[in-house]
Amino acid sequence: MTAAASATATATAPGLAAEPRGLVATVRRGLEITPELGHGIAVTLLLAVIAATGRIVTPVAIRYTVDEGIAGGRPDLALVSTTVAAAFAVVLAAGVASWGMNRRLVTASEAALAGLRAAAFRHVHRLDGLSLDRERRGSLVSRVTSDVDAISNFTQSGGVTLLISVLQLVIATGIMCWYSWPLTVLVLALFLPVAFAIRAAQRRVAAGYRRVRRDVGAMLSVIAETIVGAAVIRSTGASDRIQERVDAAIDRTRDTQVRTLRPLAVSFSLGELVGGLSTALVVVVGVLLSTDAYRDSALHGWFGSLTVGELLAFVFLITFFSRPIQQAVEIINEAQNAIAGWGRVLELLDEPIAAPEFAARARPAPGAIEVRLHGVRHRYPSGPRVLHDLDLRVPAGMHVAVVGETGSGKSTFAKLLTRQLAAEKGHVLLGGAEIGDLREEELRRRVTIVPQDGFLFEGTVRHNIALARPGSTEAEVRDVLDGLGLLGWVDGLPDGLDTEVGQRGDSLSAGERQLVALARAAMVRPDLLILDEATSAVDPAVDARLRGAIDRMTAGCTTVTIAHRLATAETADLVLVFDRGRIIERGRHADLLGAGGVYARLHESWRAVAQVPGGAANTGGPPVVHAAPERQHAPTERQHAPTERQHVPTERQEDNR
Ligand SMILES: Nc1ncnc2c1ncn2[C@@H]1O[C@H](COP(=O)(O)OP(=O)(O)OP(=O)(O)O)[C@@H](O)[C@H]1O
Repeated sequence: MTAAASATATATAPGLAAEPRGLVATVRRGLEITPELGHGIAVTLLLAVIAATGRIVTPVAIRYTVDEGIAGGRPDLALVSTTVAAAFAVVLAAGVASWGMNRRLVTASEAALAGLRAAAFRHVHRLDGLSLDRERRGSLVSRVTSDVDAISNFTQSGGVTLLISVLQLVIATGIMCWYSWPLTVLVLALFLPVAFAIRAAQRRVAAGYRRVRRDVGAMLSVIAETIVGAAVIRSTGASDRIQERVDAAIDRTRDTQVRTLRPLAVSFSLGELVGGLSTALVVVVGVLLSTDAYRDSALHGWFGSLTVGELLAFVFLITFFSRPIQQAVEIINEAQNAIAGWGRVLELLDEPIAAPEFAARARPAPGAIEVRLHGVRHRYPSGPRVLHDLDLRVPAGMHVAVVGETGSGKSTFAKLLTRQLAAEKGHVLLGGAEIGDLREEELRRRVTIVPQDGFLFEGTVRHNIALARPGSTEAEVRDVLDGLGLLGWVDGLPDGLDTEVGQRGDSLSAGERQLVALARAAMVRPDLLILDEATSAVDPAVDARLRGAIDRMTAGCTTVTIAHRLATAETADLVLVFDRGRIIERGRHADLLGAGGVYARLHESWRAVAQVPGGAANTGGPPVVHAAPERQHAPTERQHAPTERQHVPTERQEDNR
């Protein structure tokens, strides 16, 4: 199972806003998601043992040289040189083992983290719209980038140091016990309280590091937003205010880092202090244990004695205790950073996706898709209900225009139809199948949304259009453009299909971007097309092309257009008028107009603005559906309990009821 799939299968775990896991749970879940980290771990650990043992050979060799080769007044040069040569060989072997271990760790951790990063990225693209909205984009970027980097830093440096240090501690303790258990107890008695103190500090640091990772995410978010919105910031003269926001985010991150690291600052000096103190005590007690008076006493039988070589070795071995404590700042720092980063990536991976892979494999019949809604309600977590008990049937192939004031729920309705959101209650059926039961591929292949401002990626026009159908040829792209009547327009661009669109399509006009976005959607040949009309006016020539392209594209598929221009509603088979989350009117344009209700007033208002000389009429009219005065004219009872107006039912309309 891939990392993403395994994450999906356990999509019941806490979401992005959930309580963070503890250390053990994070590591356990992390290893589940990135099993590559554990691959070949036995060999890596063996190499670590060799590397750790190799470093400990020096004090052992010192003891042997002193006690066996030098003590007694007559140095045994052969023994000394053999011991030194053997120690050198072991140290060399340890060096090679250490190199091998590092190599394996780097390879395994990079493979694991690349997989984790890719899985996190894939998962972000499968989250429902709500999770994406809740989590700020920069924060998501930080989860995929800097949080994973934090894990990588630890697994490749701090983790190795920690592994070797722990092994050396264990081996050193064993050797020290062998030489003199009372001295070992003395050393442990001095170091254990420090270890506990550091453990307590580590707990506080763990909590602090979660805040650090969160603040780093927020900081990246602000920075990303200000870079993307640089032009708006400059044009509105908001540079200073925005700079203050960025500065505040940077300062907050710095303060959290400082607060987090403060408890660890003592650990270095504590390591020095306890290391020095225990060396002094070991020397004093060791010398006492070597005196003749002690050897003659009854205590000797209990505590044993110590040779000069053993005492010297002891002093060296103590460094294996003090060094990790001195390094604790760095290691704990990296470890906590990594654990906090890991936790955040896991939270992301455990966030339920819009529709799990294991959903039923429903498949609407081929061709245009019928849309049905039964008792659909929706509420965003942060606010009141925005859609109320929507019931609707749009027969396959029908063209529907959705109109209504700003905030009336049109986009939310569109998001429910494309599964960017899941309805709080009720059923959304596409071709008779619950939308939640459709496989992701099926949904994306058959249902397409063209948003108001079609996002373009840096690259050529061809690249942006072909994106919707991987592996498509130039001929296919040209075919689709031809079908939309846009071939002439594309060929008229400076480099035709190879024209660069710039970052986010900035090198094209808003209208041209829409044309490319439309062609991209047409590549999918959708059976249900959701169009969010642009509110911004485009020049008449582009507008005419857009309309022509839309007309051709919508032939043969069910189309739901969020109509910001009522010209679209005029030609639709069915107009749905939204008001505060309810469909208050539905019918054909002419019938609604004749009924003299909300739609009629919207239309009147539109016509009035459209007739202003030089107004937006030339582009199909202004986005009157947002005109505030409409509300002022609305009947009072509608303000409290909007009810749907029935209009002369047409054949198709009957169908919709
Ligand atoms: N992510 C969200 N979280 C909380 N509330 C939201 C969210 N998105 C939309 N809303 C609220 O839901 C209501 C309906 O919004 P929606 O975007 O569907 O309206 P709309 O009719 O499409 O508006 P517009 O024409 O301006 O695009 C509004 O009150 C809006 O504030």
